[in-house]
Amino acid sequence: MSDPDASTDAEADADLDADTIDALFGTIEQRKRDLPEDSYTASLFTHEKGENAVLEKLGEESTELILAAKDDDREELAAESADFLYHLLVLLSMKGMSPDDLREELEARF
Ligand SMILES: N=c1c2ncn([C@@H]3O[C@H](COP(=O)(O)OP(=O)(O)OP(=O)(O)O)[C@@H](O)[C@H]3O)c2ncn1[C@@H]1O[C@H](COP(=O)(O)O)[C@@H](O)[C@H]1O
Repeated sequence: MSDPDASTDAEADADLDADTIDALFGTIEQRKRDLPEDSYTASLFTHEKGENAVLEKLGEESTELILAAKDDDREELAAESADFLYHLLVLLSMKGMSPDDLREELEARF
């Protein structure tokens, strides 16, 4: 019997239409669970890289996105923001959190 909680790549792709951030987070959770060998995301959840590597990436990506903003380079700013957001989602997953925690925090400020 198949595990109803086990999402596949196909399911994650199908979710892209609904909400890209939630779909990406679902893929990150799947990589955390299954640890496929060829996955960069999975490597972040192992001793190969780990939490310190994610925190280091967040520092690097935030510097790069600031430089892109200072250069008025919108394409680069979008790319660096995406790198930052991806690593932020990995960090939330590592801490047992999800994009819903972010939504709740933002909504509480309205
Ligand atoms: N959105 C991302 C994503 N954004 C950034 N990265 C990776 O983050 C890494 C660090 O980015 P850098 O710009 O610093 O690149 P780098 O200098 O080569 O860094 P290093 O790999 O040397 O540390 C790169 O290897 C990027 O590929 C991502 N890796 C994966 N995803 C998504 O995560 C999901 C799972 O993918 P897998 O990780 O392949 O399973 C898929 O939906 C992917 O699209």
